[in-house]
Amino acid sequence: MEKIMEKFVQIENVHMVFNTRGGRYVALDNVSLNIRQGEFVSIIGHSGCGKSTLLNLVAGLFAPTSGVLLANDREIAGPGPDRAVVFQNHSLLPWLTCFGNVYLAVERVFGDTETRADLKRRTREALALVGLTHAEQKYPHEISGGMKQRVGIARALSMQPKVLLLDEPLGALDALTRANLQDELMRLVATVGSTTLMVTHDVDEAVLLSDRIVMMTNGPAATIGEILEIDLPRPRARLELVQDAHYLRLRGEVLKFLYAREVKAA
Ligand SMILES: Nc1ncnc2c1ncn2[C@@H]1O[C@H](COP(=O)(O)OP(=O)(O)OP(=O)(O)O)[C@@H](O)[C@H]1O
Repeated sequence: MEKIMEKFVQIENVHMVFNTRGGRYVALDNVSLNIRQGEFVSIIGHSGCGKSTLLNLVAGLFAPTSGVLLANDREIAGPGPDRAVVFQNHSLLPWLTCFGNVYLAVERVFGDTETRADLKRRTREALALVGLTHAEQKYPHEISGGMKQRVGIARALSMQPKVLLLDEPLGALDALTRANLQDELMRLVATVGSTTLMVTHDVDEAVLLSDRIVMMTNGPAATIGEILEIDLPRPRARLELVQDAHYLRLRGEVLKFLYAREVKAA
């Protein structure tokens, strides 16, 4: 059996300074974090603390001002198909069907080495994974917000990324759709076993899905305040957890950090 890498994603002494019109803005100060292969890590913290910045650094969309980031022992020097991102706003191309949107990503990653039949099979499989076979030929404007996010997740998974980066993927959805997609995401991640880093504002979402929750201090110069191990057994069932004393304790720890330790002025 393949050995699980303890440091599949390495973030070492990362500082991020933005040059803004108002001067230098220190967004992140000395952030270090290792993520194990197959681990699900959430980042939580008040608005503006630098969660997306950290995720974008792992995505390779920004380069750190200092420090180093590695994925699978290779320095992250830019975006790559080994790290797929799902954003809060679906970012689907409106002139392509659901099938077309996923196919485009599949073609970019596997187009040089696989036949068109293989690429189509991969596309269909990814859409089936998120339960959207029936909507393959629909355009983004013809489907609901939850379905669009599912296409985004299918597109990300279709690339078989080593690391899945989720930037509040369910943030724009109503509570019920959100709960359904959380359950689906939990199932998908268990099936594909991807290493996942997710930004969220939702404490219950973080506890339900994560192996660890990284809690960030407020900016400027935000850093990791605490890391909470979520040692709830899997598979996890939402309805059972809401009555589980340990779940409630863990949830309380995150709330305490956010609303007692890192109080944010409105
Ligand atoms: N490209 C940029 N140029 C200048 N400043 C930036 C840039 N990107 C982010 N920032 C600043 O860095 C800080 C962190 O932003 P970031 O978007 O990472 O926060 P966040 O925790 O994800 O916020 P939210 O929860 O509201 O999405 C903010 O003060 C933001 O204004």
